[in-house]
Amino acid sequence: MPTILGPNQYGKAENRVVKITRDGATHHIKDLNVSVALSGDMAEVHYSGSNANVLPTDTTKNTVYAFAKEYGIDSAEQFGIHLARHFVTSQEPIHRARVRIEEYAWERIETSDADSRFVGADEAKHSFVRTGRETRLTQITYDGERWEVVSGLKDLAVMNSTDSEFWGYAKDGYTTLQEAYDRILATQVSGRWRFNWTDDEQRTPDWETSYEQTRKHMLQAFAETYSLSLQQTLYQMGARIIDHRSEIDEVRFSLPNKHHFLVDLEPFGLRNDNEVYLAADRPYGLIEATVLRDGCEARIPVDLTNL
Ligand SMILES: O=c1[nH]c(=O)c2[nH]c(=O)[nH]c2[nH]1
Repeated sequence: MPTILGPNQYGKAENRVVKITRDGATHHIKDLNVSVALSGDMAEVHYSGSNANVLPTDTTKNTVYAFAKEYGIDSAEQFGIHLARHFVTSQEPIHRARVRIEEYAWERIETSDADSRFVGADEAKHSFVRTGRETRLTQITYDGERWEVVSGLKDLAVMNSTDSEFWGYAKDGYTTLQEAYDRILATQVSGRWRFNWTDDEQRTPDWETSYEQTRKHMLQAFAETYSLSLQQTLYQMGARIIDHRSEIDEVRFSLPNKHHFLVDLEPFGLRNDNEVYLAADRPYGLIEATVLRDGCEARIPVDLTNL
């Protein structure tokens, strides 16, 4: 049976790089997990084992660390763009690079003492605590002509303890769900947003500001939407981002509906006045949708676990 090689890519995954920038005694941290996937003229290594076109994955790893020193890490996006450009433009057989980065947030430890080791009165200059915040994400893809920058986040847990209803839904013989006029709405946001950035237009956003503002608009929309369904809330979250951030054309969310069930306390002679809930972990409703700037194309993959 003749066979041929299908799609393939290779590179070093999960390069953990921590970059300390020393501004005198005040230090700054960037903590990234960088995965590089390269593709191009790689048939021969699969067919015959000739490694002539193969830049070793070990070199890919070394480049990540060397670039952290040589160019610094202003933002995950800028760092990923730099790496992707390097692999595609420096190695003729490499036609496409995809760089995925996760970023973990650290914040300064607050201190009670004011002395020279501290920034201001109460922030340590070189002592940090990893925040319980979400994981920030970015993916940069470059094929020598086109760039695609998709950033986002995962594991951002949010809850509204009121202003959420769910009723008026379709019912059939298997429907048992009671209509809810005041329920908890909770989810763990996984979101991705695609930038309209291209290298030639010199319209490069400040990636750090863009992330903080996008996150802020998303959270404000979650908090401020009186929700009739998680679907409606999702749309508002996406629309708020598109309305406020001109650098973003597409937003996709995957939102697990983290169900909170009122516990029946009647057997104990107690009235549960919307106070005591069982937080169920599974199964969960899974609400997923893309919100687009009018006229733009949906390009973020439907399944966010693939991004
Ligand atoms: O916001 C919701 N959307 C649904 O589609 C749904 N389905 C369900 O059982 N509960 C909910 N809640």
